[in-house]
Amino acid sequence: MTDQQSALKLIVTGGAGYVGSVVTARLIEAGHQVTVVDDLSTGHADAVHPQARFVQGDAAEVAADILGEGFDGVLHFAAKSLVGESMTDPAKYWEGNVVTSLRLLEAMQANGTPRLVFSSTAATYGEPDVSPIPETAPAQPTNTYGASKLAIDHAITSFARAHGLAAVSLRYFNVAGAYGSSGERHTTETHLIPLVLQVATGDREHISIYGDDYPTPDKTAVRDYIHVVDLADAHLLALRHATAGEHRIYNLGSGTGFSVLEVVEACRRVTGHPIPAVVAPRRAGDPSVLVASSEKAGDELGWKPERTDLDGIVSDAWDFTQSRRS
Ligand SMILES: NC(=O)c1ccc[n+]([C@@H]2O[C@H](COP(=O)([O-])OP(=O)(O)OC[C@H]3O[C@@H](n4cnc5c(N)ncnc54)[C@H](O)[C@@H]3O)[C@@H](O)[C@H]2O)c1
Ligand SMILES: O=c1ccn([C@@H]2O[C@H](COP(=O)(O)OP(=O)(O)O[C@H]3O[C@H](CO)[C@@H](O)[C@H](O)[C@H]3O)[C@@H](O)[C@H]2O)c(=O)[nH]1
Repeated sequence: MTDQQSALKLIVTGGAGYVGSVVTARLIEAGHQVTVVDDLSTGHADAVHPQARFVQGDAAEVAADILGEGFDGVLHFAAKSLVGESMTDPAKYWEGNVVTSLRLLEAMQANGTPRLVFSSTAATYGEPDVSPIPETAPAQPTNTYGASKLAIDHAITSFARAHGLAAVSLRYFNVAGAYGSSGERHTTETHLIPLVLQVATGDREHISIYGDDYPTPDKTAVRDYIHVVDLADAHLLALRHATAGEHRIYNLGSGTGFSVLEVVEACRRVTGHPIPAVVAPRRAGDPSVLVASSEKAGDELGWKPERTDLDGIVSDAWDFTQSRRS
């Protein structure tokens, strides 16, 4: 055991996806017993950790079937998470995120499952008035995806109060990097770093820079890129610190903002590829700057991101990208 906690029997919903597969690997390495539940709507069967039990199906339906076996907790990653799609097909997000999570909470309550760690998002804050963003910032999501995650956060708060659930929501900023054979391979990819790396592999001619008229030093948008392994480790700490009857919410970022141009430059350095970039219009709804204050996670969970070097994050993503092609 690396996290000084006794072995737990856990369900990981969405464990065939990017973040869920990395967290599953870290949980198993720490000695926990993991059942992955995933419908493979955006995940990959070969991303499920070989030492995890895998049940294919809807997170809420499968949980209702198996929670009676007696689990110590659920880590809930399964979700729809494409911001653009959430604006054109909102029902998919209210159904797939909110309704599914509510059914999962009900199944947990019915079976007395004590702990929940939920993947929330920086998108719950919308366009912030303050930077870095603390958890006390107003939650005013600008898209349906963020609104659906905020609604789930509210539902979790009421289940914790009413039924004694020990719950933690982790609001991720921009997750990046990889962990060995686990990395980002969304079929519909919208995230900056994997898209830039597709230029280096020759799968894309250039990267479009969405907007060069932002009020930032180099006029491109700034984001807080957090290494997926640092993020995964916060989940282990959250499990350990979850307290019955409380719903705690933590922002997770590395605390440093990097602009789109800085990310492209890092990708050029790491890959040695010139990576042509073309300025394109702003993407609708993109805030200028999103940087986390993770002070609360530091103070209360003892979490400290260790892989904050941008070239290191890109380098891990690049190693993963190349390993998938060889
Ligand atoms: N990647 C990021 O930058 C980021 C940032 C903030 C929050 N998040 C949140 O983190 C979580 C994981 O994100 P990801 O990037 O790994 O996404 P992903 O699409 O790679 O993983 C999601 C997984 O959930 C599965 N799934 C979806 N709906 C399901 C359902 N109803 N039942 C069972 N399985 C289902 C998918 O098949 C997939 O394997 C999501 O909740 C997302 O909203 C991600
Ligand atoms: O081809 C591209 C893709 C992205 N960007 C820009 O790069 C930045 C990062 O974009 P992206 O990687 O798509 O992440 P975000 O839009 O910041 O959203 C991510 O990070 C949020 C938290 O900050 C999460 O809530 C979301 O789920 C997750 O998709 C943004 O300024 C984009 O406009 C480009 O310029 N060109």
